[in-house]
Amino acid sequence: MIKLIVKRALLPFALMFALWIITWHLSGLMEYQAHASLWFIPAGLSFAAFIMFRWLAALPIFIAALVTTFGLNFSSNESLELVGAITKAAPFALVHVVVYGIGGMACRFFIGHFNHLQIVQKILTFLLSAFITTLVATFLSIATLNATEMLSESANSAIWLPWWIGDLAGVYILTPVFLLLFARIWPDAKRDSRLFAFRYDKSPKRAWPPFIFKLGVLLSLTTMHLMLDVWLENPEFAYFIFFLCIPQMWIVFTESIPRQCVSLSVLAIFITLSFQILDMNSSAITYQFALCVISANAYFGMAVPSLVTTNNYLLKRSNTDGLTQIANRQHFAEQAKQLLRDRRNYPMSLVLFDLDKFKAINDNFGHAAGDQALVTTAKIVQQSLREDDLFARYGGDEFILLLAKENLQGATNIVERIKQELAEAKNDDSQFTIQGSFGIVEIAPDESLKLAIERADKQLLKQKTYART
Ligand SMILES: Nc1nc2c(ncn2[C@@H]2O[C@H](COP(=O)(O)OP(=O)(O)OP(=O)(O)O)[C@@H](O)[C@H]2O)c(=O)[nH]1
Repeated sequence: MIKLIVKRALLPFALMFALWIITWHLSGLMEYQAHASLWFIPAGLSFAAFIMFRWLAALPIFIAALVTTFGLNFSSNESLELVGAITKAAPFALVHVVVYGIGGMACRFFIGHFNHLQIVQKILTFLLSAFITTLVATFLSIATLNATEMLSESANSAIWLPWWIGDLAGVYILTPVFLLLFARIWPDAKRDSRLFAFRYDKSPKRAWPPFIFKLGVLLSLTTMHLMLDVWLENPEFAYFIFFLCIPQMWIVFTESIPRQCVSLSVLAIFITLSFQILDMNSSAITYQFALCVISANAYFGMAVPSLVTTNNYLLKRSNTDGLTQIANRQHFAEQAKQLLRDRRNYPMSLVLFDLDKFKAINDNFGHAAGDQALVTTAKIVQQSLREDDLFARYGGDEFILLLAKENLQGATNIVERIKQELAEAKNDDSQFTIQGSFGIVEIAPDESLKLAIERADKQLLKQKTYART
């Protein structure tokens, strides 16, 4: 029990508190005017913490916000006594916790209502809830600072926009990163972060060098842009930063989700550092908006590879027979028609076959044994085929084969081999053998698939009649 409390409550508590204090100081370094950082990191942390740990995150974040605001008051106003400083800091910390708490948990609640395929809806929910949360938090925080005389009302109109956009950039860029981080540290809580769209799609393992190269391209273009911006001294040039959407989308479409998040964070850190070094404060708001737009765009982009994966999965399912895992009749027809269209001057044969007395296998040994016989048949036939050949379950206990580059004699030889292997196949209890009747035809030049199947079916019927008698 104690171990569980430490693991589930105290560790997240301590980490949240420490991270909040550290990131608050880091954001202070990015401040380009009072109360406005290029992007405010603790906002992203708070939002992620409330999504992941719900109300459990409230206390550490409240204390961290209290300590930092208190420290700020105390250091800027030496005459202020302790109680006064706390009284001034507490409302501000409370506003932060309540607004981010409600926003983060509402985001988690709504995201939980979408299934894993509704990734676009999940992302929209995240973007919208972050937008509203940061806006409300900005106005209420400014009002609190006004009320506690930490900010003069005359400064409000100049401050609210950079404050809000800085907070929004912090949430858009870093909430997914913190969620991924928390999910790594607390695998138990991973389930919660999976509610979040970005955990849904398992990306395949990818090599590091191409990612480093793409990141290099992104950062080189950013450097070029920033240098030109400083050199040209034209404030409108800053808008070119929005073109960074393109290399960022390249990373989004080709790299795993954690790497996409990392590249966004690296881009934001890089812009911030360059900003300080090159002293570019005049166009800060443009860059803040750019960070928000690039990251929001990237999250929407994340849905594309995920939807492609889902699409491929559904396509495979719609083409495959569920039991035997070979092609189904419809997929066979599509592929066979294509093969016949592309046919050159080589022979082609069609084989339609049906298992003998299959109903008796079902009746005497059960449906599971019947299923197994179908699976075994599919496996055996597949092993006898070449890459160009087509094979499908035609329905029930019937299968169809299109043998590319085989004339009637060649097809007959293949069928003999299959018959032999089927007869030798061991079913579970060796209680029955698998036998089939085969209709074999060589497809005449210009003959349609339909006609060839009709001829093969007639051959099959003949064989059946022969087998029965
Ligand atoms: N176990 C199992 N049985 C199936 C499946 N699909 C169809 N069947 C059964 O396969 C049987 C096919 O019957 P038929 O082709 O009429 O009969 P048969 O016993 O093979 O007779 P002949 O073809 O004349 O030798 C039916 O009893 C179906 O219920 C399946 O996916 N699994």
